[in-house]
Amino acid sequence: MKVVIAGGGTGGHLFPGIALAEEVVTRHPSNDVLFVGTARGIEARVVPQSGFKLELIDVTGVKGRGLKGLIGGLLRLPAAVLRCMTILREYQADVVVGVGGYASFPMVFAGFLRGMPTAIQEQNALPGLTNRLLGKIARTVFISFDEAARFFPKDKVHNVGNPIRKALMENFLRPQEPHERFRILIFGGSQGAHAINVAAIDAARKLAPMRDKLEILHQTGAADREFTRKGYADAGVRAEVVEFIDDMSRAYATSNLVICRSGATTLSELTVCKKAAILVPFPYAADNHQEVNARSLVEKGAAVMIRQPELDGERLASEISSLMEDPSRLKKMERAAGLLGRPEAAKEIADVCVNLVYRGREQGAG
Ligand SMILES: CC(=O)N[C@H]1[C@@H](OP(=O)(O)OP(=O)(O)OC[C@H]2O[C@@H](n3ccc(=O)[nH]c3=O)[C@H](O)[C@@H]2O)O[C@H](CO)[C@@H](O)[C@@H]1O
Repeated sequence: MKVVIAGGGTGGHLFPGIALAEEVVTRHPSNDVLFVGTARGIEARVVPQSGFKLELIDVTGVKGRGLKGLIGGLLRLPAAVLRCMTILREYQADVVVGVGGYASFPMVFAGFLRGMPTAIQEQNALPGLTNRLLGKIARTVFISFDEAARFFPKDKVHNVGNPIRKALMENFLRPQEPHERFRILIFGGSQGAHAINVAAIDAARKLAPMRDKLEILHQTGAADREFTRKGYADAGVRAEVVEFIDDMSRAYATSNLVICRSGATTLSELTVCKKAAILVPFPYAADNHQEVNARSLVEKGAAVMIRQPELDGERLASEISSLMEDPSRLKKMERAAGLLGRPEAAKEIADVCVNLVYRGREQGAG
């Protein structure tokens, strides 16, 4: 089976695609995956690093870019669709899966025009406009939250959860490594979060009396690394500060508490890795979907939410210290998170793709 996985831009769209690709290629030596993305997206770096093939297409977003951006984006679209049709023909793809992000639209549309099996994978509780549109033409829609089902035709929807990368799945099987200090993993989605960085440093100053019991791994994104590193050094709190964490498996495995945004892929990882979390939804995400995502964990007792307007060092430090001092509450949150985990998502999506391909071949033969 030859699978085209289209989309990316940010980690939240790309990493479920990588997880699906890992599942597809381990199933049979003749299986193959081709990623299609854009040069500006995270896929340009991560896909080759992960050992998969990548084709780049020229396409941009149309939403929130002003009139000029809208016209430019729309004008690029026909050429992008034609290019995608050529890629599908030359690669002899059997199925297209769109994971969201700019390349997803022209590729799923091209698959539809070629009459091939197509699917989209929506990570969020509230789907974006592009996936709502693609849901009308794709043969199958994979979702991860019940709330997303109402946006798509009922007979196409499979709620299987977000696929999680293999390294993280292995982490799920691995017992927590014992360590002396309370370890906090702080990250702001795939790009870092300034508001979290600022609040974390302020919280570190307030937590200084507990500094001997504390250890932090903090991903800042490109802009804030130096300022965050200095903030921890001034507060005297032990912290490893990095722009991006390549080994998220280790980062989760070695943490007692996670502080992060509530991007859908992150939340799926927290639940599969059974991690207690303090979630700070990104308030400017389309339709405030990160808060909707976060609520699904908070309502089940798996996480605490701090909305960004209420986020400051004081509040963050108080949530951290209350969790540090209450291991049984932390355990309960971990268990609640674990109950929400969907470790089979990649397998289930691959199964459905196999069915789509065989059904397509039978129809072609019949
Ligand atoms: C601002 C915005 O609209 N963000 C969206 C974007 O977020 P974003 O791309 O930030 O996505 P997520 O938080 O869902 O996922 C981040 C991914 O990056 C990985 N990671 C993160 C940091 C790091 O240093 N290393 C690393 O590998 C995480 O393990 C995870 O796999 O896509 C998500 C999935 O559609 C949406 O839910 C988010 O709302």
